[in-house]
Amino acid sequence: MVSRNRSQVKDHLGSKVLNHPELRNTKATEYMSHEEKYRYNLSRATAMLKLIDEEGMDVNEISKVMSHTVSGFTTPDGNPLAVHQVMFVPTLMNQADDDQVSRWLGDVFNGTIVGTYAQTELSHGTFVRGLRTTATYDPASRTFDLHTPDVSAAKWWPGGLGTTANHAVVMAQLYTDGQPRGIHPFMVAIRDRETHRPLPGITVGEIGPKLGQNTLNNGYLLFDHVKVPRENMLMRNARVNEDGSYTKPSHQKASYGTMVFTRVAIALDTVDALQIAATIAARYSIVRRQGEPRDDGQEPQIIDYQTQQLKVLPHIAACYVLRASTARLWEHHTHVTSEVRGGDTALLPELHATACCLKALVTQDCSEAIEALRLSCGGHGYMTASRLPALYAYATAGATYEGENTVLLLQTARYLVKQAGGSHAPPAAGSAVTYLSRPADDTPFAVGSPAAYVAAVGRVARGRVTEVAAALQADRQTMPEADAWNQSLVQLVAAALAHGRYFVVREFAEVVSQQSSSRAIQQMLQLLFSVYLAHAVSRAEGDFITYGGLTPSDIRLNRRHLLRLLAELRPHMIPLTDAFDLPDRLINSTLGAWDGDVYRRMFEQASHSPLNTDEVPASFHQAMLRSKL
Ligand SMILES: CCCCCCCCCCCCCCC/C=C/C(=O)SCCNC(=O)CCNC(=O)[C@H](O)C(C)(C)COP(=O)(O)OP(=O)(O)OC[C@H]1O[C@@H](n2cnc3c(N)ncnc32)[C@H](O)[C@@H]1OP(=O)(O)O
Ligand SMILES: Cc1cc2nc3c(=O)[nH]c(=O)nc-3n(C[C@H](O)[C@H](O)[C@H](O)COP(=O)(O)OP(=O)(O)OC[C@H]3O[C@@H](n4cnc5c(N)ncnc54)[C@H](O)[C@@H]3O)c2cc1C
Repeated sequence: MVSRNRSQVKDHLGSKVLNHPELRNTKATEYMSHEEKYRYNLSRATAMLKLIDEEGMDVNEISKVMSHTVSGFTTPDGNPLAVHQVMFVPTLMNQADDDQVSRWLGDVFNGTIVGTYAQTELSHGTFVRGLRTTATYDPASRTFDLHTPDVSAAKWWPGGLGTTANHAVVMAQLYTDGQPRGIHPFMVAIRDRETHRPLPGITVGEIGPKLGQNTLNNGYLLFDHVKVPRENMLMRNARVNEDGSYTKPSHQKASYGTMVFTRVAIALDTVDALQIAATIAARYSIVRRQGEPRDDGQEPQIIDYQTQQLKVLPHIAACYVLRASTARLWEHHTHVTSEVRGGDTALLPELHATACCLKALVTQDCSEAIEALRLSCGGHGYMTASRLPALYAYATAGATYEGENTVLLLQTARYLVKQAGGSHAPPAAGSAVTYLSRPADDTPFAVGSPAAYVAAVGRVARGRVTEVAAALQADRQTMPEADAWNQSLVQLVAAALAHGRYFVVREFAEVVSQQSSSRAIQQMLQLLFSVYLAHAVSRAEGDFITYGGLTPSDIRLNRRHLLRLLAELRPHMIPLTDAFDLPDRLINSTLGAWDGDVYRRMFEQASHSPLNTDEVPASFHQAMLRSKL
C-alpha cells in the first residue's frame, strides 16, 4: 500500500473509525464494573485491530488510528491491545530475523498471536541492566531455560499481559557458556492458543487498579524453569548458535530499539491529549460567564479575565509548537531506523538522546498544561464527564512509562556533556548539538523579535550544558565517578530540559519560515510562536537572566509583552482550536462540545447515575439499618 503521511490520513481513517459498525455506537463506561469495562474496551480494541488489518495500514496510518485522539473514542479506559500494537509488533519487525518474521507474523496479523512487551520487574524498571529474569542456554536440548529467581523479579506492568496476551517478548538476562551476555529479547508463549489457559511453568495475572487507563490490562508474569526453543531468541541483532557460541549485536544497545520507537510515539501522542484538553478549556471559557455584569448587562465570559487567558492560551500555542517538533522527530526516527537496519548506527546515539529528551519534555509540559486547563474549568473540570481527569491520567502516565522522565533526561544530559567535552564522536551534519561547539549566538535580546528569543533560548541551553559539564569535570578529579554524577544530577536534568526547549523552538522557527502558502497563516504561526517564546521566558526567568543575556528590565518587558500577546491571541482562540478538527464524538466532553450547550449536557450525564434511578436507592436503607442510625 502506498505510504500516506499523518495529516493526509486523518479524515479518511478518522471517518472509517467513527462510522465503523462495531465502533460507532458508544456506551458510557463510568458506571461499569472493572470486568465490564475490560470487555467493552477489548471488543472495541479487537475491532480496531481488524480494521487496521483489513485496510492494510502502514505505520503512519496506524499511528493515526492508535493516537489518543482516536483511541479515546475507541477504548476510553485504555487499550488492552496497545502494547501489542505499539511495542510487540514493532519488536518482532525490528528485532526478529527474516526467518522468525516469516514464522510469526502471519499468526500475529491473523490475530492468533496476541503479544505484550514484558520488560519491567517488580524491583527493576529504570535500571534495565539490573533485570533478574534469566534465560540460560542449554546446547544439549537447544533450549533456553526461562526463570524468575524470586517474586521481586516477577514481570510487573506489561500492558495486555493481565488477561489478554498469549505471547510476550520477554527481556531477560542471557547466559551462554556460563557467561552473562546482557539483556536480550525472547518470544515466549504464555497462554494456550486454544484455551487461553496459562502454559505449564507460567504464573500470570492482572496487577489491579491504577490512576487511569484501567483497561490497559497491565499484568504480572513469573517463570518456573520454562523451556523455550533456541529459535525463539530474537536474532536480528545478537545470536546464540546451536553450540552455545554467542555473536554480539552491531550496537550494544540494539535490543533497546523498541523503547526508542515507543518514546517517539508517546511524545507525538501526548500532544493529541493536550489538543483535546485545550479545545475543551477554550470552548468552556467562552461559554462560561461569571462575575459583575459589564456595560452590556452581561456577566463577563471567563476568558476575558487576564488570569484565564494566561491559564489557557499559552497551552494552545504549545499544541502547535510541540506538534511540529514531535512530528519531525517521528520522521527522523523512520530515517535513522532504516539506516540502522542497513548496518549504519552512527545516528543512533543522537536519536536516543533526542527521543529521551522530547518524550520527557512533552509529557511533563502536557501533563502540567492539562492540569492547568482542568483547573481553568473550575468545579466542572473536576467531573469525569469533562474528560479532563482522564486526559491528565493519560498524559502523566507518559511521564513514567517508557523510561521515567528524570532518568531519560539524564541520558540526554550524558550525551550533551560528552559533546560539550569533545569526548563523543563529533555530531553529524544537521545535528541538534552543533551549537555546543560553536560560539554562543550573541543576537541581542529584543522583546518582540522571535529570532532574539530563539537565540536566548539557545544561550540558556548552551550555558546550562557547559556549566554542568565543567562542574562534573572538576568533581571527577576529586571523587569517584558515581559521586560526581550524583553531585550534579539536578543541574544535569535542567541542562537536558533546556536543550530540549531549544530543539523545540528551532524546529518551530523553521516551520514558520518555510510556511509560504498564505500570509495570514504565517502571521498566525508567528503570533503563536511569540506567545510560546514569551511564556517560556516567563516560566524560567532566572535562567534567562543567568545564562540567556536578559536583564531584569527585559524580564519586566517580557511579562507585559506576554499579556499583550495573549490579548491579541484571544479572538483567534476558537478558530485555532477548531483547526484541530476534533469532532464532538472524539472530544467526548460535557464542557467541550462544539455547540457550547454545557449545562444541558451536564444534566444529561447526571441522569445516568445509578443513584438517580430510584428516588431513594435501596442501598440507603440497607446502610442506615446496618449502622443502626
Ligand atoms: C505503530 C504504533 C504507532 C503508535 C502511535 C501512537 C500511540 C502511542 C500510544 C502509547 C501507548 C504506549 C504504551 C506504553 C506502555 C509502556 C511500556 C513500557 O514502559 S516498557 C518499559 C520501558 N522501560 C524503560 O524505558 C526503562 C528505562 N531505562 C533504560 O532505558 C535504560 O536502563 C537506560 C537507558 C536508562 C540505561 O541503560 P544502560 O544499559 O544502563 O546504559 P548506560 O546508561 O550505561 O548507557 C550506556 C550507553 O548506551 C547508550 N544507550 C542507552 N540506551 C540506548 C538506546 N535505547 N539506544 C541507543 N543508545 C543507548 C547510552 O547513551 C550510553 O552511551 P555512551 O556513548 O556510552 O554514553
Ligand atoms: C501505565 C503503565 C504502563 C506500563 N507498561 C509497561 C509495559 O507494557 N511493559 C513494561 O515492561 N513496563 C511497563 N511499565 C513500567 C514502566 O516502564 C516503569 O514503571 C518505568 O520505566 C519506571 O521505572 P520504575 O517503576 O522502576 O521507576 P523507579 O526507577 O523506581 O523510579 C522511582 C524514582 O527513582 C528515581 N530514579 C531511579 N533511578 C534513578 C537514577 N539512576 N538517577 C536518578 N533518579 C533515579 C526516578 O527518577 C523516580 O523519581 C508501565 C508503567 C506504567 C505506569
